[in-house]
Amino acid sequence: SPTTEKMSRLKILIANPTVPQIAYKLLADKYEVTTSTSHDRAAILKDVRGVDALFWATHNRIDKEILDAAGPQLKVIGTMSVGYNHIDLEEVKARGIKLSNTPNVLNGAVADIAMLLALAAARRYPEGRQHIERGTWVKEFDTQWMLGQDIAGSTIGIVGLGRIGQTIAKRLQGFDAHKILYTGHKEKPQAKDLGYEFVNLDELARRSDFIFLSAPLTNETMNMCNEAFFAKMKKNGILINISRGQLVDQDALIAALKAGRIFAAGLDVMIPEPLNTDSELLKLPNVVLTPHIGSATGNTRNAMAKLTAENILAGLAGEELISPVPLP
Ligand SMILES: O=C(O)[C@H](O)CO
Repeated sequence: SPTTEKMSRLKILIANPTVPQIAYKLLADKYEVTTSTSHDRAAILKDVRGVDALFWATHNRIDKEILDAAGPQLKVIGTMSVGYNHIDLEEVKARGIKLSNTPNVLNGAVADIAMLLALAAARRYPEGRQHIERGTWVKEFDTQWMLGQDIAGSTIGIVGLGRIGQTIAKRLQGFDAHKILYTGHKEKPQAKDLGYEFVNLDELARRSDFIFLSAPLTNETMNMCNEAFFAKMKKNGILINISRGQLVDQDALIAALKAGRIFAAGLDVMIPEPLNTDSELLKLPNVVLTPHIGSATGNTRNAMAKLTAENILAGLAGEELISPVPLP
């Protein structure tokens, strides 16, 4: 039919050769799909010319340069990530392009990494492992050796009680946390029902034993954990960041950890990524690091790829996106 013929001429670029196969299958069924040879910016700039839809799966910026290289026919962009701070939303909006992200499908995997970091930081995992490796494991039963912190009975502070923040809170309740505080734009009725307390950032810093950062990176959240914030935290306080490194003034965090101002930190995100191998963060025994792998499980990455492809299909068909990014 003429419709099929027209559809089949629309082009899609999958701008990363490592994207799960399911995405290619879904898209190539209806459209002409190219996969870029690499997810380097230079390769994408070449491959993106003339495409109608763009499947994005890198932390490279989507900006005027990329959009210009693609051309005015570009209609839909799907980013295979929940975060979209790497995208110039104003440029996207000005061109009438539809944009989707991948909320919800990664909540569990990211909340799991948050728990891994919280438990490892609270129980001094890097330090304990070092003692084993270095032969400094205290042989006698010293009742005061390697003491950590309990989650049970603790006060939790969640910065950004969105989809991921709520999933973290649920897991912490399973660990018998005593109280859940949260901060954000406004109080959430469903959180009130669960007994979570809405507080401002200062109060959250002062009262929490564990602080989880699960807010997106925006102008408002950039550097929100700075020297003043760490000065307010409890001495036994633990900071967990699964969002974006830029929420934290990393030098101020390092200073607070070194001075024993706070107990520990667990970071899945940091500055820069990849982290410099000579970073101070790697030298501190009270820092747990994972290399931005919050959503890195097979099932979750498949679900993210599928959702991105489905959004692109909806967008190209002129339908509502399943998970649109709100444009400014
Ligand atoms: O935003 C996300 O989904 C993760 O950080 C991976 O990009």
